[in-house]
Amino acid sequence: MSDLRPTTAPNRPTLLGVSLKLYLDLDRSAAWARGVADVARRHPAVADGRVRLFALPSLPALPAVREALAGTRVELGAQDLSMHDRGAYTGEISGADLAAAGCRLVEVGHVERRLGFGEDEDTVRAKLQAAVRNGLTPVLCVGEHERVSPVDAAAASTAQLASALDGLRASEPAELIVAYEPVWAIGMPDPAPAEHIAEVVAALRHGLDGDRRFASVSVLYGGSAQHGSLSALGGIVDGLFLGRFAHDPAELARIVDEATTPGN
Ligand SMILES: O=C(CO)COP(=O)(O)O
Repeated sequence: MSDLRPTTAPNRPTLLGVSLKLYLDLDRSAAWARGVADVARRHPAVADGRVRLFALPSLPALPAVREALAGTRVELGAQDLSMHDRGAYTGEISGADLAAAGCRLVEVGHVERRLGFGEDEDTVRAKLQAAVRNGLTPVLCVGEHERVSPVDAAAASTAQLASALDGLRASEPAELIVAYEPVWAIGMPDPAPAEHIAEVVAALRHGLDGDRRFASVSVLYGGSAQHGSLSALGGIVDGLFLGRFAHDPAELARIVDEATTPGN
């Protein structure tokens, strides 16, 4: 079992990302964003950059969420993009258009797309390249599907990471956010155990060590992440990738408070 000593640099910001998935309709997405804007304005740690927030609403909610977050430091992103930028691709979403619409980040490779929409490793790789090509920071999701030992989970997750990054050529060193999301822990009452997360995150960091394509790499934990997760993880991760447990802005505010507690 690996120990739980912090592996993040002490002065790095804590990164808290929230995906709304398809849970909230347009009105509720906008109301949520107004609540998050309020948290960002009120909270000194967000204002001074110790906590970095990003929000990934559903696509039709992007304009309203962007408007609600205007003037705050909350970064905007999308949950998916096309591997294509332009052409005869009916229904696809160009990364170039996402960037022009105010997105800074885009999620790639979430298991709900891998399994639910048949996105294989080639698709994930092409989408990651499209993100970087368009100056969007990929939030690359990796994680084992079944509950296996931490060693096997690390092997599965690092293989997904290597496959997604294979062949990537970044003209400018890009930012990369990796979200470790064990599939068996998504949509549950509780996150995966801290020792399990620690071992996989250490392996992911090792896989990214010295990768010159990236100016900065952050590794987040997602999968029923909630208030209490940062304290349990004690600085092992750079932050959390949140779902349901941040769909109430008051809960997100509690997690921001937790992020500024010494030791987290
Ligand atoms: O998949 C997730 C974030 O992308 C996690 O969702 P939940 O926190 O709702 O399990």
